[in-house]
Amino acid sequence: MISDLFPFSAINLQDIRGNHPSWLSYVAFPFLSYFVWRFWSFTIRPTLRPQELDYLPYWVPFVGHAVSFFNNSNALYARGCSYFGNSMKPFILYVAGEKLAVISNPKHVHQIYKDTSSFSFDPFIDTLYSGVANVSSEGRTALWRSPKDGFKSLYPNPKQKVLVHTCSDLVHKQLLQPARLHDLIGTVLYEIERYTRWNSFFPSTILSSEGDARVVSAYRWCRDVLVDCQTQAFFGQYLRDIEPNFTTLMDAWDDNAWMMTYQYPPFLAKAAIEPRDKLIKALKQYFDTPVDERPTRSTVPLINEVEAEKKQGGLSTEDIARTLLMVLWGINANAPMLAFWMLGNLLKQPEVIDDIRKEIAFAMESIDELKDITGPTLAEMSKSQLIDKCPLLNSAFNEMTRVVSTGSTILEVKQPAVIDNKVLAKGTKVLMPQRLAHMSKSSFGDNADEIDFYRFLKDKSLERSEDYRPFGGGVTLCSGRVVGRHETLAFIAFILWRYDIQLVNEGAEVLGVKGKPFPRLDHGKPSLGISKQVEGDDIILKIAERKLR
Ligand code: HEM
Repeated sequence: MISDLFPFSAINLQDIRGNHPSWLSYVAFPFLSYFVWRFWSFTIRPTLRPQELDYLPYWVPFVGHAVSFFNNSNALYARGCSYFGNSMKPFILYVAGEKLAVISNPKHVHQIYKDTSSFSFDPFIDTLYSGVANVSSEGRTALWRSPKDGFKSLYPNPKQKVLVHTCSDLVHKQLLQPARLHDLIGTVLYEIERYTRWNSFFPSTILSSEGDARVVSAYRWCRDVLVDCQTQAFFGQYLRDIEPNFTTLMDAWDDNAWMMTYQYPPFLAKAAIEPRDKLIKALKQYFDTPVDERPTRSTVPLINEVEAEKKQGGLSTEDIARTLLMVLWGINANAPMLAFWMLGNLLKQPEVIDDIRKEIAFAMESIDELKDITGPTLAEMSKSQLIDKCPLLNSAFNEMTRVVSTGSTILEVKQPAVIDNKVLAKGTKVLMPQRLAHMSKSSFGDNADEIDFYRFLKDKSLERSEDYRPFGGGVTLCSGRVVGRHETLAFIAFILWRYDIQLVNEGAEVLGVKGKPFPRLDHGKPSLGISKQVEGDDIILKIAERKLR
């Protein structure tokens, strides 16, 4: 019966004598139902005691399912917002049968970040380890054991933390404790300084060369230098010796990892599984070699400490390799992409590059004059000059993070919590996307959708805006935000200082390499923060050494 399919529609309207109503009722009934629903949902219900959050009319779950076809939080969010006119009200979507509360109002986001007893990131760490890294079930049990289950940390553990959390404390110690952070910055910058020299380019960066000119892929330049230098800083040369293609494998994994997060069957996810398994093999070989027998070691203690803590917690070297790949993926994902977008967009505004070159001249000339370049000197120079005395460079960094951040914080409700007078039920997943907040005209002005590299220079308070959160917040606030800024700024400063760089635009050809259209942000895949470009997009550059004197 057609009326069974449409139980609430006008088709069901028959009076008790079986007479069909007039045509007017067919038109009036849906309208009437709509207004009753609106009156109930938006006028009466909000005045009652907090209800479970559910703002959407009955047809939205169907749309939600259809939209989930795109499998993309940004697309979902954009559609949700177009429905609500971006009302800043939380709303629920159903994605693959799961409830997802989308939160955009900065006040609600702030409230959720602070409420660590109601919202947890742990279910996602677990999903990452099980569904993406494929950690063994014994390994997963070990990762979530607390002292009362028999876990004994190598460090004092008064809060009775589980192994996952004692390891993330070690990450925070490395990335936030001033002395350790200074060492790390020095180690990474030492590598970046070296690998941005003309004679030290990674071969994979160069597409063509002749005489004094080279044509390079901007994407590979940023990736090769920043991923390699950071991995090198954490693991030392030995990992590079085991797997010389570590950077390209990491890139292939990063490009295709979404196949794992969307739980594609293995035969469809080969492009992700193959690089992942090669990386795990290399990491396993690294951890299978006793620390004292590794020919070269890392200069920062983080990896050795996490390795020892995980061994102590009962993890096999294979599971240590699997979990550390996830850490390495997270810490390498954002700085190279940020450098890529920053370089490409700066090249479209050469007058900004001129201003930046003037600003960095003192720091760069001082480094050029050094007889012996060391990590600590570079860390000091970066702090006192690039960070403290180059406001335009920093404004450009902030503006770029504002415009190209497409990540979302995703948490799970541990215990019912009230947001905007609505109850979020236990188990609901909460999604807080960055991009819409970053495009807010009320916070960033009418030209919020344009790139203005001077924006954060003109208004210093923007960096503290509630709508500006390129590093997430709460328990997942990026602990690499300081080192990330140092390494991105140093990379950009070195290459702008050392090279004349020209965009090879679409339609042009230099040294046999064709230019490409400017890359597009990839809204179709999940993002760990800074957006990737649509696969295959790139910025082709012609470079030559600058004549400085
Ligand atoms: C410079 C560009 C960077 C940006 C824009 C960035 C952005 C982010 C964002 C948005 C998150 C939070 C994700 C969420 O809420 O779920 C995050 C988390 C994290 N990031 Fe970054 N990140 C950057 C660089 C780095 C670097 C260089 C490192 C390490 C060397 C790093 C280490 C981490 C870690 C460990 C987390 C997990 C949260 C924590 O426990 O600290 N990030 N990052």
